[in-house]
Amino acid sequence: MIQIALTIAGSDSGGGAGIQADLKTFAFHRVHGASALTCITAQNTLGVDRVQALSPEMVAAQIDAVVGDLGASAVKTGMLFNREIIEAVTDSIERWRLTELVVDPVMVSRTGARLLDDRAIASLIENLLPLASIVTPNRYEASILSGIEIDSLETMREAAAIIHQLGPAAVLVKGGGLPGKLRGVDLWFDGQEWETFTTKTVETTNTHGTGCTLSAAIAANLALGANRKTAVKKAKTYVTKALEHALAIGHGTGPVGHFYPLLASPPSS
Ligand SMILES: Nc1ncnc2c1ncn2[C@@H]1O[C@H](COP(=O)(O)OP(=O)(O)OP(=O)(O)O)[C@@H](O)[C@H]1O
Ligand SMILES: Cc1ncc(CO)c(N)n1
Repeated sequence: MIQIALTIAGSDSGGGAGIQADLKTFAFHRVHGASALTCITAQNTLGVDRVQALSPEMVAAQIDAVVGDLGASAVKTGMLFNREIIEAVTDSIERWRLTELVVDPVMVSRTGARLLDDRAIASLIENLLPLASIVTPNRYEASILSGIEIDSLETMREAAAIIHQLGPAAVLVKGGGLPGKLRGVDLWFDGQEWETFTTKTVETTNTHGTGCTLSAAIAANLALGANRKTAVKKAKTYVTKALEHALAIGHGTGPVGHFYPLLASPPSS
């Protein structure tokens, strides 16, 4: 039986991050991907030019349509953009009792564009984080959520402990934005166990969408029945492979190669 995963996130017109990255990641994992769009970004490898949010009612209606008919074995949230959308999403998740929830607390793009307004951060912390099975902040997001400047494994640890107190079952602080060897190191804390997930650092500047891809791959593995830690471990292996086959397209930061095994052998006509 095919499993179903739902992503609640924004559209990246350039196809590297957001909903587009999530659906490719779900498909790679042979999970049926459903989506609830929160906003549309006019975006490419150089940055975000414009954002238009959908109404919170429209976001909730998409979640209702998907979950009411198909169900969802796992859910991930990405770019939620404003407080009203976060409240609608939180409400829907509670109403439908969606329990395997990966929250990627997307706040800024790699190129510095704001993807979450300031009023929304308090709502994310108060309403959404307590519902999360796993929250996956990058260095910058972990700093905002914890109030700690992050520049080492020790400070990642301090931040993870503080973020765990905000209510998610587990925290994964990602090292992608850190210098040197820490770039491939993510730190896990679930209130009891600490674990460092380490892969080699991939030398590429084409890293657009790594965070979206990781959280979608975690959700896909959860939908397939993996336990939370195993889902993270498998997702990290996938992101590393996709980074190794990142696409040098566009004039800025290219996307990861979601379908890397297929890139080696184009379809025959
Ligand atoms: N150069 C790299 N080599 C190996 N792993 C990396 C590299 N860059 C990022 N990663 C991994 O990719 C995943 C995503 O982390 P990252 O910190 O880049 O997320 P992010 O900033 O939310 O991404 P984005 O906002 O671009 O989608 C993590 O597992 C991280 O360790
Ligand atoms: C739509 C969207 N979601 C998430 C990110 C973060 O990478 C992005 N750049 N765009």
